[in-house]
Formats: sequence, structure tokens, C-alpha cells
Amino acid sequence: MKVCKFGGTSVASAEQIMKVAGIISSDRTRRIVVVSAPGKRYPEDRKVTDMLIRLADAALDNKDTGPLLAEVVGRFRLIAEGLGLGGDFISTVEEDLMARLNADRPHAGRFMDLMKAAGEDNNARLVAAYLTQIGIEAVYMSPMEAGLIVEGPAGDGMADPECYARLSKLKDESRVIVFPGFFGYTKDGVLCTFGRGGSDITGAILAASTGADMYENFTDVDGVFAANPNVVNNPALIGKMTYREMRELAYNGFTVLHDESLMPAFTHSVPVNIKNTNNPAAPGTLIVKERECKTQPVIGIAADSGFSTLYVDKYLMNREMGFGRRLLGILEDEQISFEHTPTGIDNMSVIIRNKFLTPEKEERILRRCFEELKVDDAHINSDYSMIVLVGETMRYSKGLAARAAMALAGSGTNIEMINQGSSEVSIVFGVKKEDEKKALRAVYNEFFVPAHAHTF
Ligand SMILES: Nc1ncnc2c1ncn2[C@@H]1O[C@H](COP(=O)(O)OP(=O)(O)O)[C@@H](O)[C@H]1O
Ligand SMILES: N[C@@H](CC(=O)OP(=O)(O)O)C(=O)O
Repeated sequence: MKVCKFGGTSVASAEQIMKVAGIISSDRTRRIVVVSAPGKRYPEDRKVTDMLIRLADAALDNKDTGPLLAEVVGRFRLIAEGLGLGGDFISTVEEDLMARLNADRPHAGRFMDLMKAAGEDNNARLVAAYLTQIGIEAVYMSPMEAGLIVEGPAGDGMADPECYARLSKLKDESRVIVFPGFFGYTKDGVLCTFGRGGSDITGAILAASTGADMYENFTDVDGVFAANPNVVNNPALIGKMTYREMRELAYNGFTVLHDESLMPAFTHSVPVNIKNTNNPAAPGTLIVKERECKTQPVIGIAADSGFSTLYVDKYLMNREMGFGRRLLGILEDEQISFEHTPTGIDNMSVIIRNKFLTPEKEERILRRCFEELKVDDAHINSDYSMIVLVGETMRYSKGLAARAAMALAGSGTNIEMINQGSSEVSIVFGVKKEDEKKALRAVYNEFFVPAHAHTF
């Protein structure tokens, strides 16, 4: 049995949904289908989820919601009409959106989640209706009815593994299940979404809980490339990789898969296959527990912007027991998680994602560094990017960091920070944001383009 997830680009239009139906009907083992909200049809297009966020913001600000509501309904109308679904379907979408807009709003974040989830929820109903119309026995399944429990802050929930036993019953359904991605319900029955791109997580949870033989994740590219295809021209396609490699790459900028979707698949040993809805015959990328490594120690290179460095300096820091713990404690008090902590004798940097910082938080952190830790200097610099080399077998290869550093130097990029994790599955180079693209291309060329590659 296979669980298939179709991303926003795969369900962005009537034509795309027809391809999805073709993929489902071509393989009877595709029993559970997770869908995202309609995504972009072309680069400048708007995702339905982004439209819904604007709609929810307008409602929260007591602004006119009419035009934004019409935009969402218009998008669903276009798809439904293209699939030959009657006007009744659109009335249902409209009523559903109105009910969400008129729901009680005790908490702005929960209201936002309720609105965001409308994209996936209505799309799953639409896809189920279309499959039924063309003769595939299919049923829409609500995450509430199925028992998908998601707890945590609004917009950033995590599934409760206790719900797996209940979800496992989905495998007994004889019809094709169409399940909306991206959200579930708390134990108290409140809707909670995962982070952005979280339909991947729904698919992984259903694959793990039902013991699927494969989790197929359909997108708009032939698989996972060794570098972002929007930056590197025609990058190599990765045939097979491990969960750990994919998690590292996804966490560090490979947006093709949500990094949190690897854990359920890993713990339940479900192989993941990234495939192309527009080219389903291509084998795609297979993600498994172990892979044989031949000659390529670096399997992929990720790059991501949006990092800041908190730098602190204090003479004789090395003699002060608990300094690092107290510095990280200040960040913990601000609910900030950190990425890396390169240290010197008398100084320490903490690399933080910008999304955790606000001007108020920065002010409090720096003040406490001076007042409580009595540092000589403390400042926060933003606009950093991380270039991350990933590969399970990098640890057996000598000179990789040197080769990457030479490539960066050759491209005129200054290295701001280096971190080689203890697992040695990744090496991280911090660079200035403005150097990110040229740095990525230079390191990619070093390891993947034969004219540049050397062997050690
Ligand atoms: N290393 C990579 N390999 C493949 N795709 C990548 C990579 N890095 C970024 N991407 C981007 O991820 C996109 C697919 O993810 P996404 O847009 O979220 O698709 P979906 O709509 O299927 O969820 C690709 O079109 C590509 O632009
Ligand atoms: N629609 C949600 C969830 C998702 O996974 O979408 P996509 O498959 O288009 O990345 C989002 O935009 O975040």
C-alpha cells in the first residue's frame, strides 16, 4: 500500500488534478492521497494558502474581506469548472469560508490556522468529488474523524504519536481516501496547522501509522537535486539518499520536502519517493535508511539565508564556569532556539534564525549580556547565510572542508564561520547573505562538475 502526497503545484489547476487522477488510477496500491491547497501555476502566481492568510489578516484588522474572499472562491471556481464539477460545489466552498470567517475568535493564531486550513480542506473535498465523478471510488476524510491529533503553538503544531494507532485503521478503507494535508486537531478539538509546507508531514504520518510500503511525495520536479535548481543551472539529480541526509538538506534550505516529515518515515522505516506529477514515469529520488556510497562523498549542498550572529566577548571567558549555559539561558528565556555556537578563548557566537528575533528581544538580550554576564562587548549582526555540505560518507574523506574553503575563496567569498557537526554528516560555512548564490555555485562546481572536481 502506498500513501501519496500531492503538493500545491500538483493540484494548482484542473489540468494538474487530472494528472493526479491519472497517477492514482494507474496504480491500485495508491490508497491514501494527501493533498495540499492549490499552489502556484506560474512563478508570479499566488498560493491559495497565501490568499487565505491575507483574508484572515483583513478579518482580524476588521477590514473589508469581500475582495479577498472572492479571490479564493474564484480560484476554486476555476478549478471546479475545469473539472466539470457543478455550481453546488462552489456554494459549499463559499459557505465553508463564511463559516470560518464568522467563527468565534478567542485567539488570533487559532483563527489564522482555521482560515489557512480551508485551502487543504476544500481541495480534498474537491479532489474526492472529482475522483468519484470519473469512476474512482474515493472518499474525503476529515483529520478530526480520522483522529489526527496535532498539539502545539498555532501555525507550528506537532503530531501526537499516540494518535498513530487510531490512524492505522485508515488502511482498512476499501475506497481511495483523500485526506487534507497541513492540519489536525488538538485533544480539545481545536484546529492546529503544521508549519508552512506541512502537508508533507501529514503524508509522512499517514504513511508511518498505516505501515505503508512507500510514501510517494509528488511535486513539480523529477526529484531532489544536489543543489537548488533555481540557483544552480541543471544540477545533478540524487537517485538515492538517507533520511538523515535529506533532513539535513531540508532543514538547511531544500524546500522540496519539509524536514519534519522525515522522522515518522524514519521511525517506521517507510521509504520515501519524491516524484514528479508532470513526469510520473521518472524514478524520482528514493529516501531510505542506508545507502551504498560509491565515490561521491558530498550528496547535496544546501544554502539558506535569514541568520543572525549574537557575538559576545569577555576577557578570561575560558575561566568562567557556566558562561555558555547562562548565555544560552538568556536565549531560552526569549524562546529562541539556536543553530550553532562557534567559540574562541574569550568570545562566543551564537547563530540564530532571524525569525526568532525582534528589535525588543535583541535589546533585552544585549542588555542582559552586559548587566548579568558582564561582557566587554556584545552585538548582533544579521544578514548571514549558511552553505551546508551534506553526505553520510564525508567523514571518511579527507580534505573536503579544504576543498570547499578553496572554492569559496576562489569565488571571492569570505568565510564568516565554519562548523563541522559531531555526526560529520554536514559541514556548515557561514557567509554574508550577498555572497550566498555565488558561494553555492562555487562549492557545487567544486564537488559536482567534473572539470572542477579533484579526487583525494
Ligand atoms: N534541491 C532541490 N531539489 C529539488 N527541488 C528543489 C530543491 N531546492 C529547492 N527546490 C524547489 O522545490 C520546489 C518543489 O517544492 P514546492 O514548491 O514546495 O512543491 P509542492 O508544490 O509540490 O509542495 C521545486 O520546484 C524547486 O524549485
Ligand atoms: N498549503 C500549505 C501546506 C503545504 O504543504 O503546501 P505545499 O505542498 O504547496 O508546499 C502551505 O502553503 O504552506
